[in-house]
Amino acid sequence: MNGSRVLVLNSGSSSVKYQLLDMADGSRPASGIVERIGEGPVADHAAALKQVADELAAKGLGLDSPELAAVGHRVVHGGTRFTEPTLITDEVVEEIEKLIPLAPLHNPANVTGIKVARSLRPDLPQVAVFDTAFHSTIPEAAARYAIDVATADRWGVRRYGFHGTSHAYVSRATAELLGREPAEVNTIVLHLGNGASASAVRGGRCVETSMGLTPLEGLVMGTRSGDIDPAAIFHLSRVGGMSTDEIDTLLNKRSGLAGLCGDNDMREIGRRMGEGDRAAQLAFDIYIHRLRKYVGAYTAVLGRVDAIAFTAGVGENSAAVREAAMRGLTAFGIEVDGVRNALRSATARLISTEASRVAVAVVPTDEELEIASQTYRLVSA
Ligand SMILES: Nc1ncnc2c1ncn2[C@@H]1O[C@H](COP(=O)(O)OP(=O)(O)O)[C@@H](O)[C@H]1O
Ligand SMILES: CC(=O)OP(=O)(O)O
Ligand SMILES: [Mg+2]
Repeated sequence: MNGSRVLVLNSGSSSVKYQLLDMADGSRPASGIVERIGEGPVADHAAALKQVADELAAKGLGLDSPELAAVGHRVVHGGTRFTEPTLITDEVVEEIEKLIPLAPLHNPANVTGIKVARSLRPDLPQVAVFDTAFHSTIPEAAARYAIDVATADRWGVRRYGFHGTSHAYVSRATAELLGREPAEVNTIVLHLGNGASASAVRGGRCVETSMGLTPLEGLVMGTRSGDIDPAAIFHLSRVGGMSTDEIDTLLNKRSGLAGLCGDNDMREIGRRMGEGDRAAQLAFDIYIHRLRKYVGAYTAVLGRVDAIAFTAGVGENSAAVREAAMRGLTAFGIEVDGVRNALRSATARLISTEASRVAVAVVPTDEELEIASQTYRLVSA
């Protein structure tokens, strides 16, 4: 291996984010995002990746650069097979493709990213870093759904969990903020972005998470429902006459905050609440109610909670969400300081009071750094 740079590709359902990281000096020579794939001039993910390659080339940092050591790809679903960062081969791509039915919004985009990058630089090592990997330590009692065992095993129906790269990074960074070893700390991580998930991390190992077979279960999200009674699906089908695909689209794209009030962006919801908008207020209240239920549940799962970490777009930026989620929990040893909570900063910080037994923190996630580090470690080994 020659270079010290890693290109990280995070292909989402409608966007491709990229970052070029130099592992020798910690610098990030390039980063960017191609959005609204499929809506306008960017027809599909292949076109988006071509644009990424062109943007990098225009900066003299193209994929042909000899300084490039590897490409690291975020892959959302790794099933039961992939629990570690994995060097990509034809066979690995085939396995990732087989998992598409379990992550139809995410894995196809990840596969396209891998194929385009491999076609541009067939000689370069490419590594897949899986969202599910960090959750592979979840005990069976939490990972198994209470359904017929043979059916569940035959079809791979179990809790996999997602956003694992973020939960791993943030739980470690939280321990660091507290000046303690990850092995000593029990943390509840609240990853609140467009997709949202909670995890319970005991001594650095994940023991429970809110997303399940797919990234649909758990918290209220931007456009996804999170938890509902599964019988609602039978009802919508039998009585409502909806097809499976229609219900899939309903729960993944027309639900969550967007389904409740028409907006999926917490900034817009905050603005509308300020104007007394009742639908926005109710959407916010439902979002917070669900979040608090998970905090309570994970407190019971962990027994002793040392820290609660807020991360991702909403978690890092919305003081209102953090305040509402943590309000009135002094009996749990949780007390947020209003002034600290209202401050803004790009680095990890505490927002709890001195008296709070549980440290409450805002910890910016860095999935790109985590993917680059895991990729570089694998290719330099
Ligand atoms: N200043 C802000 N205040 C409140 N919410 C914000 C702010 N900035 C971003 N957000 C929220 O963060 C979301 C995006 O989070 P992000 O983690 O970037 O999502 P993703 O990685 O899933 O695209 C937005 O949809 C919005 O709800
Ligand atoms: C897995 C998942 O939900 O990812 P995102 O939040 O990027 O949509
Ligand atoms: Mg994200």
